[in-house]
Amino acid sequence: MAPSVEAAPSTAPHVPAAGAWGTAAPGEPRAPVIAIQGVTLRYPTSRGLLTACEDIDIALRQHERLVLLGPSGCGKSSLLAAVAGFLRPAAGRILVDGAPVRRPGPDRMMVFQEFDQLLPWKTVRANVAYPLLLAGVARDQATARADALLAKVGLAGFADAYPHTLSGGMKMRAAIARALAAAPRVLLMDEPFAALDALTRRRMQEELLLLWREQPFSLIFVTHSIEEATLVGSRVLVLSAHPGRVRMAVDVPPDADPTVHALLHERLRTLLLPGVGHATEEKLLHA
Ligand SMILES: Nc1ncnc2c1ncn2[C@@H]1O[C@H](COP(=O)(O)OP(=O)(O)OP(=O)(O)O)[C@@H](O)[C@H]1O
Repeated sequence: MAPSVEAAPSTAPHVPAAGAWGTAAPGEPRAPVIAIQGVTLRYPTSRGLLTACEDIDIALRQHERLVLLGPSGCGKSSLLAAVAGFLRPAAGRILVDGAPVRRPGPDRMMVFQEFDQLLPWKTVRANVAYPLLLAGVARDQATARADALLAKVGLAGFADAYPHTLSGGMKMRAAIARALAAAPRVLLMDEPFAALDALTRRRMQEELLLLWREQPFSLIFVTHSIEEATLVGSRVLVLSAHPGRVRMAVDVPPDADPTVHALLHERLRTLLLPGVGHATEEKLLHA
């Protein structure tokens, strides 16, 4: 459970210990890393307030890979934006390690679908080192860490290249390296692989899991793809259609074989069918 006393905002630069991606320091609360409590998100529009999602409760545990899956417009991206600090909840609150989110911070790094999320006038190495320099890390340390990250994502030979010379998959690898360089408490990924061709997408999913296995981090990952959800996630939250509410959580066993994945896909597909109500969910829960 989240602490009831609100701690100071967690926006201070979080300078990572080498190799520590999103791990809690000794004495830090172990769980949840992110607590989304009774959150409703609304946008002002010309026709009044539009509710993107409603009364959302999510607790992200340390090193969990949480996938948000739901129909278009159910508020998945809005939820990520709120966790990142770009959008203030109309109701409820979002805590990082018990401290309320008030603004964006390096403890919550975001990776988007767009290929052009790197700074085009900086080399790949400078892009990856940039958040560390912003956090006050010395240049030589930041460069060393950037190089280590680039090696991990297979871009060691492209550190001096400029983003426009990279393929879509390479740009995505660089964006992931940049996000992980700052050792965020949570990595937020908004359909990161949706614009890639099928083969590259599959490779990127595997590579993300390899990175996680090598050095676990806490992840919230948004996708439309059921297959991607069970491959990437350790837990899949299914949201209902607009305005989104959490419909069900499905755990993915770490050692799930193709048969288990196929069963999970079937269950998730049923849950995502329009018009599936709570009675059906109850049946599915007890199936
Ligand atoms: N800046 C905005 N102003 C007004 N309405 C918005 C804004 N951003 C999103 N919305 C609306 O909020 C709702 C949720 O949008 P959001 O993008 O969060 O959903 P989503 O589940 O991520 O959708 P998709 O899967 O299609 O990306 C939608 O009805 C959308 O039109």
